Amino acid sequence: MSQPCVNIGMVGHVDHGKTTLVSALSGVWTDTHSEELKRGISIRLGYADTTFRKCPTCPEPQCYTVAKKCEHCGEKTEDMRTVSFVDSPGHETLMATMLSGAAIMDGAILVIAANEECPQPQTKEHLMALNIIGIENIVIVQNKIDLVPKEKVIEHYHQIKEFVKGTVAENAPVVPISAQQNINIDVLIDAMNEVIPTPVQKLDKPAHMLIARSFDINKPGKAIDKIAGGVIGGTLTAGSLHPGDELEIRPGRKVESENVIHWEPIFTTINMIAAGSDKVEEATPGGLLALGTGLDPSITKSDSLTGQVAGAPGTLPPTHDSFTMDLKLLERVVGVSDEESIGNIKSSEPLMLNVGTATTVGIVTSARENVAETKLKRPVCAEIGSMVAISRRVGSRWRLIGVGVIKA
Ligand SMILES: Nc1nc2c(ncn2[C@@H]2O[C@H](COP(=O)(O)OP(=O)(O)OP(=O)(O)O)[C@@H](O)[C@H]2O)c(=O)[nH]1
Repeated sequence: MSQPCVNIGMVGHVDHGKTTLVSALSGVWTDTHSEELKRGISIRLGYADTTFRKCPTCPEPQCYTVAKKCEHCGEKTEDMRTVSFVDSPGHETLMATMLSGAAIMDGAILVIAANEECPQPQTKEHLMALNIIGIENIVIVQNKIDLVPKEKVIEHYHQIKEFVKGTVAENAPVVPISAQQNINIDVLIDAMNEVIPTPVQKLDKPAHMLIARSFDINKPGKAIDKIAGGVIGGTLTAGSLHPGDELEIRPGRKVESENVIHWEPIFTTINMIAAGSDKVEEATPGGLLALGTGLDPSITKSDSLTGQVAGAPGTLPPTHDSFTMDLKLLERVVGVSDEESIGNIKSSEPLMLNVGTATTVGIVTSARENVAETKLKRPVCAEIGSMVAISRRVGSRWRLIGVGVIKA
């Protein structure tokens, strides 16, 4: 059985140091795409898996390492726990990607740069998103402390505490670090271990996996480089998977016949499972997985299955091309400089909806004060009762305005 694993998200304003921190924590540079290198920002979700280890004999109180031998005394280290980091983009135009990443996070590290005023617009919007999605296990990182004098770090700490008052992160620890200079990373690992537990594994249920990435070639790790078929990456919310298991993927494939479009589930078989860079014989909830499948790579390339759900055939939630939601709207549109109040949702209004790892646009077909019916441009596979993050177009951007719950 694979080792229980926890998915920890990196969220925060653009350039505050999320990707640098993932590298400092894991010793692994996250998956970087050519477009990202060109633009200098994270565009898609990055994954990095690491096993934190501890030296059994070393007198250092916080002698964490990712190495199998202690750097101080050479002793063989003991595994503590495996963490998958989900590195989400901070740029305001990529909120949908951040939200789809949030769906697979068991907890989050909110990265705030100490050399900028707090809060920055996306810091606010991302914290609100964690609030809405219900991620309660949060550690706040005050990064780039190497760039500012100590008094400024203290002043900035008070800004953070003021900002998180009354939110889900009110009691979250604030850890001052420098991801680039490797300062206080041990203290952060301690805080992370304390605040973000490994989730309980729901093994007695049918296997359901939220797909966060899909590839035509190996990206997530070396263990799957011999796979011929398409690869899907994501996290299991329940159940277990093994090589050889049958898989159903929903909504599946778009089929057009006689001008009518419908979606057909895709069926395939698992060839190989990779958790981090290890090939495993069993995948369980928690942690990020890559499944090598019998699918033609053209079906999985360029994240084309992102947002879909994979699992044991016949057990997946229904596919919806429209749904009704109970609404809980925020008071103000966060992330804009002069925050405007949120009026009611109106008929014909387009909304961006994030359900699990899926992003779709829904046109409102009817709206009452706390309920809205939407027709979806792209169907989603989701349980009744699932949470939907709702964004509205404000100017040229989608802004988070609230949450909905899918009704029967
Ligand atoms: N001085 C200093 N620079 C840092 C630190 N952490 C990150 N940086 C720099 O800040 C810049 C942005 O870092 P990234 O890690 O790419 O930021 P990000 O939050 O992942 O950015 P997006 O994913 O695009 O939102 C890079 O030039 C880093 O080298 C730090 O602790 N100190």
